[in-house]
Amino acid sequence: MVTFYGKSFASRLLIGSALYPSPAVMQAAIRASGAGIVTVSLRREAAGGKTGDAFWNLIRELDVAVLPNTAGCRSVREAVTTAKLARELFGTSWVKLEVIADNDTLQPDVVGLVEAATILIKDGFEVFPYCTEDLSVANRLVDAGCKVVMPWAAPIGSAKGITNRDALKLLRERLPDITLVVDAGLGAPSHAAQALELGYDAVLLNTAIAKAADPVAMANAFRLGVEAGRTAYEAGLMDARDFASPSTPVVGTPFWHAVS
Ligand SMILES: CC(=O)[C@@H](O)[C@H](O)COP(=O)(O)O
Repeated sequence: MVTFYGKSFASRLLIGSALYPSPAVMQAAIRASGAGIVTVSLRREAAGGKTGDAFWNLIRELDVAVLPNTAGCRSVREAVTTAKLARELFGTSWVKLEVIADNDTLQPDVVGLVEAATILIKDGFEVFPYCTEDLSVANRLVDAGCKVVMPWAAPIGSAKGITNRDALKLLRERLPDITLVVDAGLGAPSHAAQALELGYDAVLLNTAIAKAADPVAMANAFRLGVEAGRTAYEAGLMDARDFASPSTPVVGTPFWHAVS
């Protein structure tokens, strides 16, 4: 089980609700992923009248926790306003906080992010901040009151996978009590498995499933990848080493210790 702000979930996969070829495929893919948390853009939900209502009904039918996000917000003010609207609309104090700095890379504005998180937490929000893998930024977010921190693997929608493994590893080591989620840029189930193998509590992804040739099958593959990564982490991965060590003994027993 993984816990977010006191609520426990069996699945360690959080999934996005955008870019699917059809509403039916979106529902089937989310179900196949096993995710218990779905992130929803306020802009899409509020996009207008019947479209917004129909989309919201589809999400409701899934019986999952909703994590509204501030996707597309480019300033602290815009993100805070969007979070407040989302709280009204979705009836939750959870918010996935995005403050975007750059149109090409969709890189988070980490200064604005800390500022917006501080404002929202003081107002009673439980914030899931989308950030870079920088330790000092993560520390600032924790100091502001974030119990969850979500560093990127790579830019949103890039499918590159984990580009700075050492920095993500350091975050895990330095923030043992924080729920850490790798969010954005994952392209394959093996990328998700790597995040879980590093000890990350969960992953959040959207594009790699929604844009797959078969999103439902890919959602299932990511579910398995996440389960494999977590199982490996709990099993205790051996450390990599710079020298060879024969795995087949030439003499003696095939076991690592002698049987008396
Ligand atoms: C849905 C959502 O919140 C995205 O902004 C998220 O960051 C996932 O990124 P990918 O689409 O790269 O998986």
